[in-house]
Amino acid sequence: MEIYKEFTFEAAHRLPNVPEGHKCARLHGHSFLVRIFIAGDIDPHTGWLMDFSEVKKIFAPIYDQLDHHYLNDIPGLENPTSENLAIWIWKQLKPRLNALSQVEIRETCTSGCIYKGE
Ligand SMILES: Nc1nc2c(c(=O)[nH]1)N=C([C@H](O)[C@H](O)COP(=O)(O)OP(=O)(O)OP(=O)(O)O)CN2
Ligand SMILES: [Zn+2]
Repeated sequence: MEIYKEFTFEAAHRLPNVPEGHKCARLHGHSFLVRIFIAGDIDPHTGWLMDFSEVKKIFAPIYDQLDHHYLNDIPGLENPTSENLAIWIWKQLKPRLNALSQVEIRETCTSGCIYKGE
């Protein structure tokens, strides 16, 4: 079984390594969507794999580093593509949430990525 908890945050970024003239070299912002997926077995007593509110509590200190921040200023996010953001969240979260199975990022309504730890 796999469950997920969804978060949204607002942040600014620019992409420093895009080709000259690329629109994403300019400072701009997104309402980012993050989905945290957890895999495991259902506890027969609670009927759930993990309390969604527990996921929220564990993700909170990571979320606070991102929401209303300039992502390029965050150590490890100097090139804040969706891909690098997914990997960055995974590295922060996996030690605190061993059952983490996927991190999904949506940068716009039409663009995003999924990272499964490799
Ligand atoms: N593989 C990636 N490509 C791009 C990334 C990224 O993180 N990974 N990021 C960007 C920009 O940040 C950009 O803001 C989002 O790109 P794009 O989807 O092109 O945005 P649009 O709003 O123009 O999308 P449309 O729905 O096509 O209008 C660029 N590429
Ligand atoms: Zn962008």
